[in-house]
Amino acid sequence: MPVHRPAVKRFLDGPLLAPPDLSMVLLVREDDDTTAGPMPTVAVGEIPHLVKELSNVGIRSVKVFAGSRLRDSRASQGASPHGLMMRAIRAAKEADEQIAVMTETCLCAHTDTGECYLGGVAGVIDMAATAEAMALQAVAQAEAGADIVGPAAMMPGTTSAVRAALDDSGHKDVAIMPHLILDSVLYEGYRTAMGAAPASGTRAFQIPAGQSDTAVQAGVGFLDEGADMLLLEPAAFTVDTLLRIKAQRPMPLMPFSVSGEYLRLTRETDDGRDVDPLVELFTMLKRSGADRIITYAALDVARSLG
Ligand SMILES: NCc1[nH]cc(CCC(=O)O)c1CC(=O)O
Ligand SMILES: [Zn+2]
Repeated sequence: MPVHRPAVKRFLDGPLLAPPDLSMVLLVREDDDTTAGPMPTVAVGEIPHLVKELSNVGIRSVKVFAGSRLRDSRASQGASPHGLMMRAIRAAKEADEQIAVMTETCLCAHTDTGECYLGGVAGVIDMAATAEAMALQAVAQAEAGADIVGPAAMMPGTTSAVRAALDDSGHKDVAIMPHLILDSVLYEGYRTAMGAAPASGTRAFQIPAGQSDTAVQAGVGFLDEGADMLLLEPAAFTVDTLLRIKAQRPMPLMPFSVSGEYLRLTRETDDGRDVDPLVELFTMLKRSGADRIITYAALDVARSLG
């Protein structure tokens, strides 16, 4: 087939990637927080303007991360109705009721250890208390207006606990998208930005990169617990897992292009941010069957697709 002819090439190529494919990551900070970190952050007060900008370019969703100033052994501030996460959700929804607000539901930005679970560094992991704390957080997020909550501790039992708590509190229509996380060096920028580095040095429940069956099994396990869709991270290194889960269980699958991908595959130029390598990555993800893509560069990518 003479596909090298420019007109034929252009005809067959078509735009595979479009703004509605993208969800914009928001790392939310308090309005008076001026600390400079490795990742772009957004102050709560800036959310309404940003959400309108996102809507204007055709982006239909945000994925919100927010930590607590006060951290303790129970991650108690994570479920506060006045917490940063809940204020961020309300700000996004007030700016545009139509925007799908997805949250991270986890303990690491609320515990004094930076661990995703309760129980302390040397102590035994308290799975029941962790599931309970995450369920409380999910309900608080739903009350604030979240559409999709995202258990991210990679702990079995947390998705079913979140589902039960949402159902019992009148939030049957709030969806759950657990994070399916492979161990990676690419989370460093995020952990620094959020002050959520684990005191133990590792994330006990994340899956070692060499274990392909374990990754598939964990994802299917979350679906069996009642997940409506799955987030896979890092986006670039979980494509095999995505393909295998998709073949087994056709559910919406969303790669999350994490901080390290953003930091290493984009760069600042004289006229804005060059995100071309991410456009290539996301195009490959769409070819591979990704339903949506969650990225810190959603706005820049949408604009570059212009
Ligand atoms: N709590 C799990 C979680 N939520 C977000 C990220 C990383 C996101 C990124 O790097 O952009 C992680 C992984 C981790 O901290 O180990
Ligand atoms: Zn966590």
